[in-house]
Amino acid sequence: MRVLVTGGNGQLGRCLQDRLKNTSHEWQAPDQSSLDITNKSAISYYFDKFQPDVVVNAAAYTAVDKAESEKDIAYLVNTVAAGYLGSQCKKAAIPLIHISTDYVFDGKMTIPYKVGDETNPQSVYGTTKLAGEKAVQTALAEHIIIRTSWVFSEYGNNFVKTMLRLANVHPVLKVVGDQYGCPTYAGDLADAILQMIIQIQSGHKSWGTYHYCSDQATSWHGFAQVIFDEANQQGGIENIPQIRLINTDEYPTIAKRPLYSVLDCRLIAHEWNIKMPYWRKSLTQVLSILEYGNANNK
Ligand SMILES: NC(=O)C1=CN([C@@H]2O[C@H](COP(=O)(O)OP(=O)(O)OC[C@H]3O[C@@H](n4cnc5c(N)ncnc54)[C@H](OP(=O)(O)O)[C@@H]3O)[C@@H](O)[C@H]2O)C=CC1
Ligand SMILES: Cc1cn([C@H]2C[C@H](O)[C@@H](COP(=O)(O)OP(=O)(O)O[C@H]3O[C@@H](C)C(=O)[C@@H](O)[C@H]3O)O2)c(=O)[nH]c1=O
Repeated sequence: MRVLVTGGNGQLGRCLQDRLKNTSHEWQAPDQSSLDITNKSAISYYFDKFQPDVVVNAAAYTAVDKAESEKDIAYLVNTVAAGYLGSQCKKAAIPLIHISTDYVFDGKMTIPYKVGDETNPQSVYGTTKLAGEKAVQTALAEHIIIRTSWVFSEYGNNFVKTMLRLANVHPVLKVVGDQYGCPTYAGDLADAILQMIIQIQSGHKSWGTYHYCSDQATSWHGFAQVIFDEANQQGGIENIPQIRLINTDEYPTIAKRPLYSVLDCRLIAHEWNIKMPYWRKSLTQVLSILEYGNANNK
């Protein structure tokens, strides 16, 4: 398969590249400067040049708070450009694998969200991502939309690296304990996507929307505790902060986050035979790659 990954410099983009290197697929993963997905003619040119058999859209505007004041750019990247990719895939008669988010939900449920549950995003980021899903659905039937959550990795910006960085400067970290979700390692998501591509190659066609996140829900506070427990066990962290549990109203943010965004992943497990790994195991690997306090150096 000739695999095109957009957003090649992001967490998912880089994890996909690490894995694609060990496959027989031909692939390209341009970063934003090599393929800006908001540029329709650049997409068309790239398709003509590379002739992909499948596209994974790992590009997105992911700065949740900043999106509140940069609505236009968030909409352009997360919605309009997703539609451009969908239309170009339709024209080339190839499938598009597009990534979306748990932030399409309002967080009022108390049991894991199923794919068909009502969406009601509370932020500009969530709203533009939901509209991106609709743009992809409208553009082509041959799509897979994967909603995931709380993505971390050794690359880019994420909660794990933020916690490790803050630990170097603050002896006490206040972290919200009333927002629940499932951390997901970008490398595990990349593995799942590559498994799906192999199945697409052999004719599997279960197009539609799916949920994929790692096993076991926690709060951001719970996640932070495990990050430092694991880093401490690995013996490399100099300053172990005290993690103080707070509520959402004690940590005001520009964008509203869902209080509960645990995703029910049974559909992807059933249709694509994908297993959900436990995020703590993947976190251990990521921490060993980061070498703890050097989190900022990547
Ligand atoms: N991070 C998370 O916690 C979660 C992410 N998701 C979704 O998963 C997907 C992957 O996220 P993740 O890897 O974490 O995101 P990142 O923010 O790490 O990566 C996104 C990449 O998209 C690139 N990008 C932004 N605008 C454009 C553009 N116009 N053209 C081309 N590339 C562009 C960015 O480029 P540059 O490097 O130049 O900024 C960046 O490299 C996204 O769809 C996201 O919405 C879903 C749930 C949770
Ligand atoms: C840094 C920090 C954050 N928090 C809170 C703020 C927020 O409610 C929560 C998460 O913070 P962040 O801003 O790091 O994470 P956030 O950007 O909200 O992460 C989201 O990113 C997008 C892209 C997604 O799609 C989501 O699935 C989710 O992963 O933790 C604290 O309580 N204490 C802290 O020291």
